[in-house]
Amino acid sequence: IVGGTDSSPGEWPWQVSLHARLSRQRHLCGGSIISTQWILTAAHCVASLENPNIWRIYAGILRQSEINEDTPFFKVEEIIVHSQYKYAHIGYDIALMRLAEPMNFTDLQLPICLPSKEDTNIFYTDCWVIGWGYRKEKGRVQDILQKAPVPFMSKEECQARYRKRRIGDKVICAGYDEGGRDACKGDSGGPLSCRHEEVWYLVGITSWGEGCARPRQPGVYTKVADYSDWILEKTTQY
Ligand SMILES: O=C1CSc2cc(C(=O)N[C@@H](Cc3ccccc3)C(=O)NCCc3cc(Cl)ccc3-n3cnnn3)ccc2N1
Repeated sequence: IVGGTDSSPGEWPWQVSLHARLSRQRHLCGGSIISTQWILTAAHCVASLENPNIWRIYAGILRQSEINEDTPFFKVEEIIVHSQYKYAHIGYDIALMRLAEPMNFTDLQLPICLPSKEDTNIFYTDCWVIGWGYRKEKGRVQDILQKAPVPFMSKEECQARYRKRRIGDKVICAGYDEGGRDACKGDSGGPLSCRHEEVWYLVGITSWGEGCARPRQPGVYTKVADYSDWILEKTTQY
């Protein structure tokens, strides 16, 4: 997160850290708890890393330094990537991870509400992007979970900022024309959390941007409300 501040313990209890165990283990992406058994993240985080056994999900942590070989983690049983996903820029940048065991909710690990599909035209005014990602383009993963407020941007304005790209209708743009606050490497997959009438909703999934916090280059987020049916279909046992 560029231009953010330290979060407090329990401030974002739905935020998880997705670690992949390749040559070595490291934080790769954020994710959000949406039920006792399901994590919502970005498809680009897990594409080409769809072997569930390499993933370790850490919940209820504020600092990456809390993680060592003795820290408990959740194993992944199944990874579901949206079938139409190809690249983040194109869209459909959404994936689900089913935990091998359902988690117990505690003060430090709780689910965030999903917006309902009728909520696609609410103009949220209190939105925050969260993550352990870089604080600048050439940076490194941070220890303490960072948070930054980001205002919604209209689709028209966002398309005007990204002339070379087609900004689809299942995405949300958020950021500042003057730049300065944004997601960055390591934040993707995490939540764009918006508070509406005292309830927090998972409005977006951190997806892509041209650089980090550059003027007139807002962050682009998967619009979760447009995937309600998909989430329901994939998470409901038939
Ligand atoms: O220990 C380490 C050091 S190297 C490292 C890199 C990344 C990374 O590139 N993540 C990408 C996505 C990715 C994930 C897995 C594999 C490959 C790529 C990302 O977050 N990308 C964030 C994309 C983004 C989103 C918004 Cl909303 C705004 C601006 C941006 N950025 C534009 N340029 N940088 N960030 C993540 C974790 C890492 N852990």
